[in-house]
Amino acid sequence: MLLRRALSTKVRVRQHVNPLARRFEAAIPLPEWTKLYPENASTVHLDIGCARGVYLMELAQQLPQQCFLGVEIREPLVDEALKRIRENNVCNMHVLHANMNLHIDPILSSLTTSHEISSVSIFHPDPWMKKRHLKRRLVNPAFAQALATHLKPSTPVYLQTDVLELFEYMVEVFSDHAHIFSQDKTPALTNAMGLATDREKYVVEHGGAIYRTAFVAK
Ligand SMILES: C[S@@+](CC[C@H](N)C(=O)[O-])C[C@H]1O[C@@H](n2cnc3c(N)ncnc32)[C@H](O)[C@@H]1O
Repeated sequence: MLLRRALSTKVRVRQHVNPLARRFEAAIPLPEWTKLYPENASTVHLDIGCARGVYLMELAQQLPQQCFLGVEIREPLVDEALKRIRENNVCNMHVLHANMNLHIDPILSSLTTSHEISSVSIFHPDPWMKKRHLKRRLVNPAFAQALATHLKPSTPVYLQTDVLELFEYMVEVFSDHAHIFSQDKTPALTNAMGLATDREKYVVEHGGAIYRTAFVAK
């Protein structure tokens, strides 16, 4: 009993963190991208809110010609992902500890000086359902605006969630930016990256529905 409690304490990571908390306001150190990725790499797929990055690493292993950047606000998960990347000698993927509501501009400005963002995924962002918490949602008008600034025309942004209300909200936010994003109305029946995320696997196993769409930068 005591052992079980000790183990569960050791691996426990906070489920949700408030991205508006003051501790996330500090500037973050930015990596030297050209040193992170193979020399000949020119494009990067960006996955925002990658958690432990398990599915992202599987993708990186399946697609060695493509580079991947996961961004995650919870530091212990980033440490875990980086350890796994090192242990598996994966050289086309990196995970950055950052708050994409605050750090999106410096990160993408610096990344796009050396690499083009080929696609973006936002899979199962935290739903923040209480009215007073809506402002904590990752996807919001300022985020959509900032993201568009750094994407070349035709870059797809894949959205996916198991929360219908959040799905409708994200579609509304991107649709409200019709001058910079257009919705790809092709029915998206499976994960756009071809591999289920960790949250997606859990939802499907429990009989839940997944809502997906894509917006394309103009
Ligand atoms: C529900 S999990 C989904 C993880 C993964 N995308 C999946 O589908 O399995 C959402 C993740 O987004 C992260 N997150 C939430 N707000 C964020 C922010 N502002 N910047 C970066 N990551 C964030 C959370 O810490 C969490 O790990």
